[in-house]
Amino acid sequence: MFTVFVDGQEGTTGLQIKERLDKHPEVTLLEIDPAERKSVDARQALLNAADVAFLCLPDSAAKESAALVTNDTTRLIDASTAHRTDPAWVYGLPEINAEQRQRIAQSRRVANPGCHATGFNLLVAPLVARGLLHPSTPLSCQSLTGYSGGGKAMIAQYEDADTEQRARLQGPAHYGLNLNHKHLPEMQAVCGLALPPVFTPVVGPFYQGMVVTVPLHAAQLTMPNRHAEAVRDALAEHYADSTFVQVQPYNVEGSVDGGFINPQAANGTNQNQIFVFGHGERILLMSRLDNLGKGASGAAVQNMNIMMGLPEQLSL
Ligand SMILES: NC(=O)C1=CN([C@@H]2O[C@H](COP(=O)(O)OP(=O)(O)OC[C@H]3O[C@@H](n4cnc5c(N)ncnc54)[C@H](OP(=O)(O)O)[C@@H]3O)[C@@H](O)[C@H]2O)C=CC1
Ligand SMILES: CC(=O)N[C@@H](CCC(=O)OP(=O)(O)O)C(=O)O
Repeated sequence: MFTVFVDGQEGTTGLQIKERLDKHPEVTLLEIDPAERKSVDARQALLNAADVAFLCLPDSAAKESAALVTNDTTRLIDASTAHRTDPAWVYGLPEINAEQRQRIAQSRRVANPGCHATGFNLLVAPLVARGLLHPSTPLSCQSLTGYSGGGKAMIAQYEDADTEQRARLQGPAHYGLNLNHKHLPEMQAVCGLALPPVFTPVVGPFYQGMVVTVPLHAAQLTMPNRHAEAVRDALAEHYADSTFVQVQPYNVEGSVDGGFINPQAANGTNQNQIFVFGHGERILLMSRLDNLGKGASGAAVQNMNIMMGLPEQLSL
């Protein structure tokens, strides 16, 4: 048994982590009095008492909490953007390769990936690593996500909206139009790309679930005569032993969700499903995941299991 503290236990990610930990056979939860949840002293005491602490906080508070740990035993898993490209932290996406999984297992500081970045990195990183995509290839990416990705503030915007606002929010909406989304640095760093992708996120009027797409022309592959199916097979080989990343058969569009890809179909799971579609020289890569599952809380608990030497699927 080991002790766990969730700093930010009342937030969207914190509550979902807690749900998973409540059924975890090895975990004893250290809970903070909700009235004290922003007290530095109360948090510092629990952060230092716990074997593992999850930081489910805005970036600034996550940095503050990390600095409050004064021992060399507490393992931290940070769900925020604060440390994802910090060299002192390990990026918590074990499926990238066996070395990454080892690094997570041995680290006391793991940065949990962003939800859009998880979908993108699982599609692109293996293709760059295997030499199918050159690191200097300019890429683009679109992501359709549920509104819980924006945390309590965005959930309130959708669910407590007045009539006028509700009318505005009833369809999917592009955002991040400064083209400087906070997940770009981790997408670029993890895939080893010369340029960050042109990334266009879209938020839809549903609570959770997401689909991340990367379009490619065959001419962008290092071997331009390669067919989309070869890309699918390379991803299938890369993830052949993975518990949580499954590559679907090539060109399954007719048989999935009656021809519509449902962004909510992986909800409640820790899965990232990969689809590859192709026609002529046009290729579409797609990840479907739960932004609160493999995109956040599920991935965080998976990382904890790896760090504690437990089967990674425990309580997921
Ligand atoms: N939602 C998602 O899909 C994902 C979120 N993340 C990241 O996880 C982190 C948490 O996000 P999310 O759960 O969505 O956010 P929420 O806004 O839902 O929750 C954040 C929680 O942190 C609390 N909090 C804020 N400041 C402090 C502080 N100084 N000390 C202690 N607690 C504080 C808030 O308190 P209060 O209850 O008073 O508001 C709230 O409970 C963020 O960094 C986010 O970027 C990562 C991946 C996906
Ligand atoms: C709908 C929505 O706003 N989603 C968030 C992503 C949530 C996520 O992955 O979390 P991090 O904030 O930890 O990176 C966004 O695009 O900024």
